[in-house]
This record gives sequence, C-alpha cells and structure tokens, in this order.
Amino acid sequence: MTAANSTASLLEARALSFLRQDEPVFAPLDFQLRAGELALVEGDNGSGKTTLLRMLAGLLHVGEGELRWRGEPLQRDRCAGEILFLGHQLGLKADLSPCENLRIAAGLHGCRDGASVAAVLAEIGLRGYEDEPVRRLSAGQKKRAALARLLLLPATLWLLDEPYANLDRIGIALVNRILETHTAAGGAALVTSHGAVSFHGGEPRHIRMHA
Ligand SMILES: Nc1ncnc2c1ncn2[C@@H]1O[C@H](COP(=O)(O)OP(=O)(O)OP(=O)(O)O)[C@@H](O)[C@H]1O
Repeated sequence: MTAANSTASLLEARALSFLRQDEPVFAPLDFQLRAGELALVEGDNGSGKTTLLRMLAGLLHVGEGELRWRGEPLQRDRCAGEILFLGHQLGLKADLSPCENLRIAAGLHGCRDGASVAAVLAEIGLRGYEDEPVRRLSAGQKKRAALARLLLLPATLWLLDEPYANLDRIGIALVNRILETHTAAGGAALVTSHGAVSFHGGEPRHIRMHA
C-alpha cells in the first residue's frame, strides 16, 4: 500500500439519513473513512446503528444525502465484494457445516491471497467443528463461523454489527486482533459495540448517532 493509497477516502457519507414513514431515524450524518481506519458507531439502543450499517451494506435504501465510494458516488455493482456486512443474522446455512458455508462464500466472492477454509477455521477457533452442521454449534461457535468470513474473503470494508456478541474473552481478543491486522493491511471497518472494543491500531473515528 502506498502512502497516497493509505490516505484516500474509501467511504464518505454526506448528510446521510434514513427515513421510516417519512421520518428520519437519526440526525443527518457526515463522516469519512479512509483505508486503514476503524470507526466506532456509537449510540443508545434504538438510535439507528444497525439501520446505518444495513444502509451502508445496501440492504436498505439511502433516505437522504449521499454515499461515496473511493471518491465517486457509490454504485453497488462497482463495489460488490469490497464491502462485507456481518449483522445480527449471521448469514449461515444451519444444515451446512462451517466448512461448507465458507466454501459457498468463497465461491461467490473469492478468497484473500493465501487464505484457505481450513486455515481460517483453525485461526477462528473452530478446529474440530469444521464439519459439524451449524445448527449443532453453540451461539459463540456460530458467531466464530460467521467471523471466519472476515479472514477468508477479500473485502476491504467490514461493516460489523455487534461482532463481540456471544463471544468469550478469547473470542473478543480475537476480534480485536483481526481488526488490527485488517486495518494495518489497509482495510477499514465500521463497528457497533456496547463496549468490548479494545483497538491498538491507532485512534478510531467515532460516529455518534443522534435522534
Ligand atoms: N423493521 C423495522 N420496522 C420499523 N422500525 C424499525 C425496524 N427496525 C428498526 N426499527 C426502528 O428503528 C430505530 C433504529 O433501530 P436500530 O436497530 O437501527 O437501532 P440500534 O441503534 O442498532 O439499536 P440497538 O443498540 O438496540 O441494537 C428504532 O427506533 C427501531 O424501533
């Protein structure tokens, strides 16, 4: 990554809001996220954090304002595969194993250079559970299976809604570590959390949700 690349804006929101029955869910937001940066999305229960991430992921339409990706108006077909959303719904097929779920994801989006399904499942702490149907895993193991996508897929921007939920202390430390590795390699992440973030990869940005 060159110095010029590392300071370029990846994602920019200008007066961004989401409307439900013509009413804004949160006050208009302006923020920028550059390669190598982490942003913490902060706000009380119901303040619109999940709504924001779902909108950034393209799952909800932008209400008002503008989203820009790499300096241009965001077009979903241009950034497909570059933005990875991990929400409350984990996006795992319950009858398939972690291994099978990851193979499907890799088939759709490709893999990071050098990453393999077996290696990321070991790194995420699921050794011995690779071939177990997801429905037989614990809540924390399911979360780890979903998080394994972060290690496997080549996305640049991660949108993580409560990535620490259901994880034990080792899992929480693991998420913090993979966030640091991702941003150190020029990736970026928006993270909602009610407290577990401990990030040592530089000062995070703060996106504060207001009614
Ligand atoms: N599907 C829906 N239909 C109608 N209203 C919704 C829907 N989903 C969320 N809301 C409302 O939108 C507002 C924002 O919800 P959102 O889930 O984005 O908040 P949040 O900040 O993520 O909350 P939490 O911290 O509790 O996860 C809330 O007032 C909520 O009631």
